[in-house]
Amino acid sequence: MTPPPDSAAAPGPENLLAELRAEIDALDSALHDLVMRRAEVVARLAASGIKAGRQASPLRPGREAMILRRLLARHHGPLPRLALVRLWREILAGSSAMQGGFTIAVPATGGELLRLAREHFGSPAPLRSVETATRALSAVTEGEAQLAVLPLPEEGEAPDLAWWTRLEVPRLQVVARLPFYAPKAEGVPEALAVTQGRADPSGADRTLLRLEIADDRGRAALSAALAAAGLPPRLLLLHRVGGVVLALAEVEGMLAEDDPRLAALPVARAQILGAYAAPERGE
Ligand SMILES: O=C(O)C(=O)C[C@]1(C(=O)O)C=C[C@@H](O)C=C1
Repeated sequence: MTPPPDSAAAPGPENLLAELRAEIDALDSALHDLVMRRAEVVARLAASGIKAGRQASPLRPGREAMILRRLLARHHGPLPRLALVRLWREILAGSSAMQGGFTIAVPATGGELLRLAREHFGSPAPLRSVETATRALSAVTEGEAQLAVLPLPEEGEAPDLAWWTRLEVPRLQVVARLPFYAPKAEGVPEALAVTQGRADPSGADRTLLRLEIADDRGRAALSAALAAAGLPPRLLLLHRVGGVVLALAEVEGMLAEDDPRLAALPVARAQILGAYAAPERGE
């Protein structure tokens, strides 16, 4: 007696597993082909010499942010967005390594910094652990490292930890805020990356300003003055040491040195410490 067509078509659990795995294998091959093709295009870009001599490293954080934002915007389905970002971070790290790569100096003082650097810049990037943030910055100045990953400044930090107060701009500049993507908005450990040269624009950027305050009227007054000049701060830290008052402000956009809003600020001096792609937060 011939079985009914339905039961003949229904695969047993073993068959189903084999079938799904065969489908996964075929997709892995297709993905791998595309990843290899992508690397060939990056190799052509590198061989063209078009980027030579423009920056200390092949890293273009603004371009990377644009790539990730575009993919996050079209992403759907069950794969977590974090997994998508991690995949591409490794691809981008591989592309940078193909172009000579870069060494990253990370101070041993911040426990999360090594992890943040590894997750953002991927497995191929050599990480060099150094004693302090100051040492990490001098490693970049002296060309021993092309990038320093440093703690995001905090209100009330000790003067020796406040590396941003001593950052030698415009030679060194902040070019990235890590992590670029995090599924939650609150309680995410963060870091800043510093290099020689400036970041390329990503289309949605923020600028870090160091302000020397001659007339210290407190944080609320400074925040209001920034807002009145058209630069409402997203982050504002005050650092008072030995009669000198410095402020660190993060504002929207990628500002140029001659931005008239900087000249309008009631401060003794306003300096750009760098700019970076606005990080993406939330599922
Ligand atoms: O667009 C570039 O400049 C590249 O080098 C390519 C690429 C990429 O793989 O897409 C690699 C590294 C850069 O940080 C940005 C992008």
